[in-house]
Formats: sequence, C-alpha cells, structure tokens
Amino acid sequence: MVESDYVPDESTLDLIKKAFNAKNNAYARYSGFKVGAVALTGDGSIFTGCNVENASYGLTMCAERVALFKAYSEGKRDIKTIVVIGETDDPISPCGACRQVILELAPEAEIVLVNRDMTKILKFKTAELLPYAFKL
Ligand SMILES: O=c1ccn([C@H]2C[C@H](O)[C@@H](CO)O2)c(=O)[nH]1
Ligand SMILES: [Zn+2]
Repeated sequence: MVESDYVPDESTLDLIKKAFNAKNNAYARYSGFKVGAVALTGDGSIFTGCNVENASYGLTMCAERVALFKAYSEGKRDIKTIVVIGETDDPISPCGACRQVILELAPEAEIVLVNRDMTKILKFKTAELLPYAFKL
C-alpha cells in the first residue's frame, strides 16, 4: 500500500479525472452515494463505471464491477489499473464483493482509491485488498 502522499503520474491522474466524471452517471437513488470507476487495460483501453442501484437493494451493482465487467465483455482481460472514487473524506474502500471479483478478474492490477476531492489517494495491489481469499 502507498500512503496518501502518493502522487499519481500524469496518466494515472487522467484516469482519476475520468473516474470522477463517471461518477456523474451514478444511479444512486437509494443511498445518494455516487461512485465512479475506471478500468485501464494493457492496450490502453479505458472503461468507465458508476454504481447502479435498485429498489431491491441487493441487486445494486458497484461502480468498479461495472467498469471491470465492461472491459471483460469487450474481450479485454488484461486489467492494469482500476480507479475508484466516491464521496467520502477518505479514499473509498471497495466492498467485499468487489474485492472478491477484482481478485479473480484483475489479479495483477493496481487499485487506486481516491477521496471526494482527489486530495487523498491510496494505491494497492489486488492481493492486498483480500488476504486469504477464496479461489478455485
Ligand atoms: O466501492 C464502492 C462502495 C460503494 N459503492 C456503491 C454501492 C451503493 O450503490 C453505494 C452505497 O453503498 O455505493 C460502489 O459502487 N463502490
Ligand atoms: Zn462493491
């Protein structure tokens, strides 16, 4: 993990801005909490995501899984970076479901977690987010 004095390079900063903008598309009718994400693949493709909620709360899909599933559904599996930004004062912390999915679908990725105004940024390797994970 890299602490919040981590200064992203230009291309990572660009990803963070794209995730920030993707947050505007969030369908957060129930929680009011908007989240944006991007997934960067090895060929430079960028897939955005936002959270999409449902009246049946458990059907809600998180922003990072949307971005990841968009990449996979376009045949892009070489996930290099995932950025997630929410509306918290500290960098957002992905839920357990997302950690499980990220571990399997983006095992080599760097996960960049950002707070609401992009002043605090944490960087993790996928495996750090889910120790002793269930795998088959
Ligand atoms: O990392 C996270 C954490 C939460 N959410 C969403 C799910 C729900 O719509 C809302 C509140 O939990 O935020 C995400 O999309 N990503
Ligand atoms: Zn989640």
